[in-house]
Amino acid sequence: MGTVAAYGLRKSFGEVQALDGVTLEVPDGSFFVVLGPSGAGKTTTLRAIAGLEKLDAGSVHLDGRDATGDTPAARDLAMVFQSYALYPRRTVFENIASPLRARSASREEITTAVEKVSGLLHIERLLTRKPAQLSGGEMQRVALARALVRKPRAFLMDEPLTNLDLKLRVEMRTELTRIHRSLGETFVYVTNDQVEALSMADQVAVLREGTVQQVGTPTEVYDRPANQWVAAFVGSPRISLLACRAQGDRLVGAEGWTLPRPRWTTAEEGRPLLLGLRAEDLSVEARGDTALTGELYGLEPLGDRTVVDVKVGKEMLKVKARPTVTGTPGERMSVTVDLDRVHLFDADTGLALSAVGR
Ligand SMILES: Nc1ncnc2c1ncn2[C@@H]1O[C@H](COP(=O)(O)OP(=O)(O)OP(=O)(O)O)[C@@H](O)[C@H]1O
Repeated sequence: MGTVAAYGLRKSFGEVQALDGVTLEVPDGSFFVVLGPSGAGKTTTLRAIAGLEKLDAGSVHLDGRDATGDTPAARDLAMVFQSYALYPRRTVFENIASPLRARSASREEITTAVEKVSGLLHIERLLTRKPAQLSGGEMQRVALARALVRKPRAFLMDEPLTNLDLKLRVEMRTELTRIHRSLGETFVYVTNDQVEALSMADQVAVLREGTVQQVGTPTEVYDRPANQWVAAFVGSPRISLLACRAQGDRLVGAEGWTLPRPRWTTAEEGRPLLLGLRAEDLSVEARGDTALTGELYGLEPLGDRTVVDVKVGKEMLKVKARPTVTGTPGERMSVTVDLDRVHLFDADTGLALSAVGR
């Protein structure tokens, strides 16, 4: 078993309210990602679960049992940090074996376990080397192997891929997903990188200023963000948000545009709203009456696609377009909106409008 739950975690450091009532329930065997910007309270949450942080309020339950008063060791959780913290004078084998040696495992037990985990991480050929003879990616694998070698209740990982270069990070994302699948253990993984979160997680908890904004599958968080902040934080390029109001069967923009009102909209007439449009749900090819007109502001070629910035009045739309798109800044441009994919938020509360039957 490896369920991890935190209820109403509160922690302040002087003036800073790092955690303001964080509740998370991590199912056994899941890859659970805590995603949030710098300072959101991710590390503090993880440290609180591990028993390394004294809480002002709240409780931590492991396998359904209240473990709030337990020492870190008694919680039986393995932590993996962004710094590798390997023993420089020991070989890779000895580094990986260290948690087992600390528990006085037999030599045979140690050899079997180290061989198994190094096979899983493809580092068999590194076992006799010292950390100084390893690349950053190899060191990360060794640190991971050291955490995986014993069978803790769950793994807590704090941005373990941050120090790797982009290519290695992408590789390790795939590796971690594979390792998780083959082990079937519980991973609680902290990151500020939404691509990591969306690509690896079974469940994502989005954290902001010590509060959980939304918990859901990557698809839920991306396609049905609970509020305007989550919509803007998750997704690249950033979602475009346009001020508007519902009027009869139309949405009327503050910048003078109008669009058919999506059928599912529950907003009361005239209430200030924000229309959320993701770049991939917009197109620079004009079709029908679902278009917004603006002027081309700039093109951002990204190789496989180009992001087109279109200014509608004072507001900016970001549109994902084919790499062959061309245009001169200042020229008029029509942007087609996929009305089935738009998001609407209450402009005052920031909350997503309920989308019954969507
Ligand atoms: N030991 C500490 N003393 C004082 N303030 C702290 C301490 N630890 C964390 N904080 C503050 O608490 C808030 C949350 O910090 P935390 O490290 O949990 O955020 P984070 O989401 O992990 O950020 P990052 O992605 O930058 O690591 C921040 O404002 C941070 O400055």
